[in-house]
Amino acid sequence: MNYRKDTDVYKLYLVTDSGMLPEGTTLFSQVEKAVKAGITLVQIREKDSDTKDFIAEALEVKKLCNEYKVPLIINDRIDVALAIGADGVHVGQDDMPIPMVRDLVGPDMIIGWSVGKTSEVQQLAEWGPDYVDYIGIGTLFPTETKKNSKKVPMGPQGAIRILDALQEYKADWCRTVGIGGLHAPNIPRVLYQCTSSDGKRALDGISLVSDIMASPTADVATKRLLEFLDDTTYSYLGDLNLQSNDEPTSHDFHDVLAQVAKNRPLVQHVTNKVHQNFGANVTLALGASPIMSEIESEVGELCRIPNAALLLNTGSVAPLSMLKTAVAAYNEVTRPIVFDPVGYSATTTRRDLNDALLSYGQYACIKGNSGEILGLAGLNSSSMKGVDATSTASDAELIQSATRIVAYRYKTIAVCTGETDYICDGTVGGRRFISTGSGIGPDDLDMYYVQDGHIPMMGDITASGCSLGSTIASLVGGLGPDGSVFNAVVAAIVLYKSAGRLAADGCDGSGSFHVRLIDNLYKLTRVNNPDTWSAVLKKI
Ligand SMILES: Cc1nc(C(=O)O)sc1CCOP(=O)(O)O
Ligand SMILES: C=C1C=NC(C(F)(F)F)=NC1=N
Ligand SMILES: [Mg+2]
Repeated sequence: MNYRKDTDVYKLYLVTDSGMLPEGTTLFSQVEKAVKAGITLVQIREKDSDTKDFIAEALEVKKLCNEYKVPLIINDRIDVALAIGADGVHVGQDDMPIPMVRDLVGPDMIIGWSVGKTSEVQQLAEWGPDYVDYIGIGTLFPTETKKNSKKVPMGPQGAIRILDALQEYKADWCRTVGIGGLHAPNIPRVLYQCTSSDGKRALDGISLVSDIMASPTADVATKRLLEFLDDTTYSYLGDLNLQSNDEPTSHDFHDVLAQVAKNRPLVQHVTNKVHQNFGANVTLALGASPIMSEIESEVGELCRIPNAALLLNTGSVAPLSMLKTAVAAYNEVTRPIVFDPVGYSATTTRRDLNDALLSYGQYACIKGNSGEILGLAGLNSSSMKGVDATSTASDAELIQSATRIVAYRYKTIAVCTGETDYICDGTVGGRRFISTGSGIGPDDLDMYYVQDGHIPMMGDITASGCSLGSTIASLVGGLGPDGSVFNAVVAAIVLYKSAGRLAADGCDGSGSFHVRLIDNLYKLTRVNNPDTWSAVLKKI
């Protein structure tokens, strides 16, 4: 049977490991359960077996796979693959070079390659379609399974870079699976975020070891994973509406505020010390209920309070483990998280912290200033190479494309704040994909801006940007079922800028501006007549 041209075998790819078998199971019994439950591809990966045992085991599994018409791949051991008539081989970067492998195994066997760098994609593209048939993109997350792996987890963003490279080098014959630390909590997010920037390619499947091999119920684990793969939406915000079609109106803003007043959302702030007091007062002025808590053990209770929302501002000094726990908790109960990557590219420490959090969670909104958004999009001067740094694009155009890129790559509502605030919705309605993407790229996304003249005083007070985060979290958190997340984010920005304008006109200095900003948020919220708001919303 020649599976080489089969492209739908990569959906759920089991890689075996006999070092983690639960009591009373064998490698064969685990594989048998998984194959019967619908696994689409099997790889025997035995780093420590003697050849004789390896061959005996592989022959037994081959017989099973033949019966269920599931292709069998052998990891690394070309000789064993040939000896047992396997359907393919998988080799890593440090194993036999690909051209040699193809010469040995002939034209009918599948060849898989472990890939973690775009230079490796360039290489496979140069070899052309007769060599590498699929790649394992990894390691996505930390894994205990691959011993002493020197690989730094690349996260969904790393996988996007590999998918983009496949498109760039036109390796359209090459299939892809993600691998490394894949489990129920992160698989939907990986399938949701990992699409190429031209929208034409997504992962063809996922590959895992411990989720099945270490499971006492390998059939149940397999069936659950298949359900995940067959679902087409990632409902990380429960019953909230992720479709942003029409341009939000003042009627929509009125509706958002009415829901805040009715639902009085709890907004948990994990934020920097300077922002805590002001953020709490802004949240109260909006009719929402703030809690400033960084206690890891209570986040599980807080996120379950009705209409809870999390504002994660990484200026906070809370330990990374607490931040990860908070993100996982709010994602688990599908409650919104607003992420403010403070000082994203200012220091390596901050960049690593922000990148880690961004790869561990799904965010309703990512809000930053232009430096942070440009950094996130990889468009800031430090990451721009050579001639690009003096690109002719105006600052506004650069900021808009950065906002689009952040919205697209993180599948979030990206907000870039400044004198003009830019908003771009990259959620594609929560739809997630296998093999082909949404067909939408960053440039196809809607982009809006909000303006209300020059308010220099905004920059003269602490935590004005951070407190826009409090405002967004309050309005999104207050939404009732089917509430529009996009409308709530836009409402927050128009409201906040309008209050800033009123606060600036007539203040005596930054002190009274501070107080007047809260006063005007308080008044505009309670009057709730957005037709009077001065800030202008425009679709670009
Ligand atoms: C076999 C393998 N290859 C990886 C790579 O990054 O190339 S990670 C990995 C182990 C994946 O095991 P688990 O699903 O238990 O995390
Ligand atoms: C190291 C590996 C990386 N990826 C894969 C696969 F997922 F199958 F592509 N298998 C491996 N053995
Ligand atoms: Mg900020």
